[in-house]
Amino acid sequence: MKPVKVGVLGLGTVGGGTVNVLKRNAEEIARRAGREILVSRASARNLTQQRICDTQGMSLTADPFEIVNDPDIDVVVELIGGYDLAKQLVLTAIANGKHVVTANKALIALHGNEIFAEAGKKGVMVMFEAAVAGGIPIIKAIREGLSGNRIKWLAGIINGTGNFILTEMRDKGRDFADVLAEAQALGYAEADPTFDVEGIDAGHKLTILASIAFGIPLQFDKVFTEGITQITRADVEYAEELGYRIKHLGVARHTEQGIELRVHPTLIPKRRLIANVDGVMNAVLVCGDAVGPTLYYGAGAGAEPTASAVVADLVDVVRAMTSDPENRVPHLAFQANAIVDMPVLSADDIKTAYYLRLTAEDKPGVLADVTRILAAHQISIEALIQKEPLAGESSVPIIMLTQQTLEKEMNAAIAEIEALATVTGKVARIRLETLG
Ligand SMILES: NC(=O)C1=CN([C@@H]2O[C@H](COP(=O)(O)OP(=O)(O)OC[C@H]3O[C@@H](n4cnc5c(N)ncnc54)[C@H](O)[C@@H]3O)[C@@H](O)[C@H]2O)C=CC1
Ligand SMILES: N[C@@H](CC=O)C(=O)O
Ligand code: NA
Repeated sequence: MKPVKVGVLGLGTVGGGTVNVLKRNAEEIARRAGREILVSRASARNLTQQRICDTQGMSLTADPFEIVNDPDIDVVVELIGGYDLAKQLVLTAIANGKHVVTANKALIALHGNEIFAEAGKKGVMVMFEAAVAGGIPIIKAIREGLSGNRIKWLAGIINGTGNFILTEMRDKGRDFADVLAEAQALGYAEADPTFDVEGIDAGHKLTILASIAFGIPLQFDKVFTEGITQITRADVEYAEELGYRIKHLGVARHTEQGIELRVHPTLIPKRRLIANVDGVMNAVLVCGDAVGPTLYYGAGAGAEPTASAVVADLVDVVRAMTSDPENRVPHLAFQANAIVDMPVLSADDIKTAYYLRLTAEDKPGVLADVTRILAAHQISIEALIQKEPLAGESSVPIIMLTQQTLEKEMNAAIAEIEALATVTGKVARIRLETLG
């Protein structure tokens, strides 16, 4: 049988890794797919640049449209990143009847509804396993492995760069900027690393996970997003003292009131497996009504772990390309005509427990004022630590864990606490999940 001809757009970290894995494992991959998978063309912005892969045997072009319009190409692999150009290229490939594999979560989270609709009309597949949690086959697990369940909730460490930064800061006391620079050099970070550290990348991935878990449209604009830039060393240490780790988590939960979609730093009990997922590793907990909690772990970024997912998608495409499009696994796990637009809760209506840290004057009555405000907002305190004042200072750090409360009650209470004359500066707040 003739080889399947693949055109790769972008030969950076993931593009280079994909070419390397396809070449190195060509025989094994062909045994699985039933046909040889050949990268016959690739596009790169700079044709003479040194890269991590060997481009022998491929025809290179600086114009990616040549590839998506080439009748000889069966599958387009989009690894350029970004929204606009990537969207044009993917839609053109689809219009030309080509299947698409992409690692681009920004593209899928923002334009996936339109892309899948177009793909449906043309009967082609758009695969995106590499877009969430890198090498972990989490899309496949939820879309196929858990298809007998009603998914109740999922929670994941879904940004490798962010987890790498938090781990290095905690274990080695390294500076934020220094670790971020290393993550960029290792090829983990997005082209714009604010996507990693401000939670935008995790928000894109959560959008995709929630859609395939609950059968809702992709709606990135509804995700509550907070990054890791405000986490201090002191918070990491106090959390440890209380038996918790701080992880950047994406959480999607199906509640009676609506769907929760949120990405933020989170205290997790140290005894949970997911609290011990360090470095560039990712992990996703998915709880189904039949199966209960399940956990998926693996490298969330990097050339070959991500290539592993891209190549697995290519194998799936090759296996299914001659099948009836109606009988393929639906893009968003639910049949396209069965996607239901359920309400997504606003940040104000989300209920979580909290870690609070404030700095107050070391005087009688201050703590009573703080606890009175919390009680007035029906917020119960679960644990409280008052530290000794630092040498030469009259104020003390107070750390509290609260029981679950509505975000709007917590916002109001924090505003009142910050207005107390005896409290200095802002109250630091980090959400807490027991994930039990
Ligand atoms: N790096 C990682 O660990 C992971 C990345 N991803 C996603 O994979 C995609 C690619 O990311 P990386 O490989 O890390 O980025 P990268 O920056 O290493 O590679 C992108 C490549 O595309 C090329 N490119 C840009 N514009 C082009 C154009 N007009 N024509 C041809 N080539 C062009 C760039 O020159 C660059 O070589 C992104 O969507 C990213 O979010 C997904 C999972 C993990
Ligand atoms: N920048 C991303 C890359 C993988 O999706 C990350 O760090 O997780
Ligand atoms: Na994946």
